[in-house]
Amino acid sequence: MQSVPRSLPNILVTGTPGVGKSTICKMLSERTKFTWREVSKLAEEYNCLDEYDPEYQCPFLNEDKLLDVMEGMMLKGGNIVDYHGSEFFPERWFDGVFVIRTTNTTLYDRLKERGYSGKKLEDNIQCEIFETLLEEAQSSYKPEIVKELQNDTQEQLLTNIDTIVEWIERWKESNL
Ligand SMILES: Nc1ncnc2c1ncn2[C@@H]1O[C@H](COP(=O)(O)OP(=O)(O)O)[C@@H](O)[C@H]1O
Repeated sequence: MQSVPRSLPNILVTGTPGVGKSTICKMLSERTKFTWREVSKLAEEYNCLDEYDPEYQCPFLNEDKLLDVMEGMMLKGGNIVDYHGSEFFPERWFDGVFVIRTTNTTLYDRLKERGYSGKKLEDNIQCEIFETLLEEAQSSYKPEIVKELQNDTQEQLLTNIDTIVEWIERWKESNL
């Protein structure tokens, strides 16, 4: 499909579960009035989940169906998409991709607190150690639009919000 010029950028916030995507997206959407698109919630709401994966204790995502649902939402810009993956979205959807990172110990504590254990906990920690989501973003989008943000502390959280807000302002100025 032909890409349409947008008056506002679309942003993807990605990273391993537990790094702080939802926290960042919620604060960012309140501050910018952009629409927070939680992919997991959209998938549930629009019945884009297939049968249950017993290994990962979550349902399989029907990616094609989800992309059809999201296509219209992305046209006008002003979206903050929140998902622990980036490669199956069309590259043209996003102007900025922010990969949220934490130290392994921080992530371990957060996921334990969330009730993760066993293979699910280990796989997510490995995912962060091996920078899987960072590599996925870097191989799916132009390097100049992919930015890594460290998010272990409250102070970093506030800095990260400011960084993305400033990025949006710069985008708007150069796309008037
Ligand atoms: N910068 C931060 N400093 C401290 N705690 C944080 C920070 N960012 C997120 N958290 C906490 O970490 C947990 C996981 O955050 P969440 O936003 O749900 O992650 P994700 O959406 O990536 O799974 C939550 O309890 C949240 O309050």
